Amino acid sequence: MEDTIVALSSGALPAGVAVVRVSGPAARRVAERLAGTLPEPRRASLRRIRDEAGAMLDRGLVLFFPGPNSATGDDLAEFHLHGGRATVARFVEAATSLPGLRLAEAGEFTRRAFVNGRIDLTEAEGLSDLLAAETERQRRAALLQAEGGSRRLFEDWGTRLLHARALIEASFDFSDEGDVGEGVDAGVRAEVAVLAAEIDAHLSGAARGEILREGFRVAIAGPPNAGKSSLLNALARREVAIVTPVPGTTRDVLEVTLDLAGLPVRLFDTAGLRETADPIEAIGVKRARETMERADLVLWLDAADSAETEAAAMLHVKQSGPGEPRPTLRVRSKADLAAAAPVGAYDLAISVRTGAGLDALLAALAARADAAAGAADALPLQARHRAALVETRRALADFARAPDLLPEVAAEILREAADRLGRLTGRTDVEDLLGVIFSRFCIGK
Ligand SMILES: Nc1nc2c(c(=O)[nH]1)N(C=O)[C@@H](CNc1ccc(C(=O)N[C@@H](CCC(=O)O)C(=O)O)cc1)CN2
Ligand SMILES: Nc1nc2c(ncn2[C@@H]2O[C@H](COP(=O)(O)OP(=O)(O)OP(=O)(O)O)[C@@H](O)[C@H]2O)c(=O)[nH]1
Ligand SMILES: [Mg+2]
Repeated sequence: MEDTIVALSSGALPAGVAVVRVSGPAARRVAERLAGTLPEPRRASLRRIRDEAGAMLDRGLVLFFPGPNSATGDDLAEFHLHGGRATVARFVEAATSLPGLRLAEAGEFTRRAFVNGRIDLTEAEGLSDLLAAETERQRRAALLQAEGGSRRLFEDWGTRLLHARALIEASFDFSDEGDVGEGVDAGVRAEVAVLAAEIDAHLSGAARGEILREGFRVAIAGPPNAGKSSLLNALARREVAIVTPVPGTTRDVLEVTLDLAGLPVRLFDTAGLRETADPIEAIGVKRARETMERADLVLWLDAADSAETEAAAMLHVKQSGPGEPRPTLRVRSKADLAAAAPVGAYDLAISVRTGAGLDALLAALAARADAAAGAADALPLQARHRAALVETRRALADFARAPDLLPEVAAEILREAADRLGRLTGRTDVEDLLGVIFSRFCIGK
């Protein structure tokens, strides 16, 4: 028989209340043993909780969810205990001393929900992202997926592939002997083409999905002493970076994540760019250039009292790497030093000393991140999804490329495409994927 698992499902202790869940065939027996009698299914009731020897352990709320109508699909009991470390430790010890019970592994409750068909893989991934979500947009996207948004989309595509295949197979199953080889019906071809276009449209959102997930990367760059580290500290509202009047202070790349317009915006403070004989600073400059190359946006700072001209500034940006010059926001820093500083060549003027221009800068960053992340309520696209969709798409391209495909071959190609798609929701060949997905959870989820 399947093990019954137990774990603390709520957060770090001590806490006001700790929720411990017990799921599996022994859940009912265990709950009766520890709580005396069980409340009505799905109703909370206050109970004295006793340990395996009958000594009082705590007084807490108990719930029982008979399978399959539970979060895991198995019988599931919840104990809402006082959230002290010793209370929870004693409870878990008492529970695991009973036969058939063991501690849950990371993600095991969710894994059981998947195995029992309560959720599919994309919903499990959505739950994982929901727990990890730190900004509003991340939360909304994760919830959309946890609630079956991606599952419905992929299932719809799968159904349509199945339908197309069935039509093709019917053409050779029921045709007269020797009648095969007429090629695939134009109507079926057209339907598959529409499907392929929908997958392409979804794939084109991959870069946006990555920004939602990995954050919008902003490299703060410029000549030494431009006030880059001062700006990072001001935006982070803490002393993250060392600031001194000495040019060449920063060497390592320092990172701070802001939540702007519900999106994670990652600011990287970098070493001032210049030719240098100092080997340590040279490494810093190299890292600065690499950071600029990978950035979604370069925030180029020039101090108002510096001799740096716009042309020189742009030269630095261009020289930053072999690839495309990165989108750049040119900022005149230390604006307090030159009241009538020429702003024309710059997008913005700021002064960390007076705070002038910082709100405008934040608004500009938020607008850039928002534009890059695209439609607010689009379904998220994860790397695993992208890979499977690219493979599905490749099969559909094979299908489209040969208009005179034998129906048997055409049907086989569609079967393969559907198979790739099926991996997304977890209906085919997924054992190897399970560990990857569920191990990302914490214990008790
Ligand atoms: N106390 C507590 N809160 C929690 C959870 C939990 O496990 N325990 N959850 C943990 O993730 C989330 C809620 N997830 C749940 C998912 C399904 C069912 C459930 O009983 N489903 C049944 C009945 C549905 C109904 O009554 O409408 C079913 O689907 O058949 C319960 C919780 C968030 N809050
Ligand atoms: N007047 C004025 N001084 C500033 C302003 N911002 C920074 N400074 C000063 O400029 C000097 C250099 O500041 P940093 O933030 O270390 O400059 P940086 O660009 O990080 O310099 P490196 O790390 O050496 O490349 C420090 O003395 C700061 O106090 C500002 O807005 N106005
Ligand atoms: Mg610095």
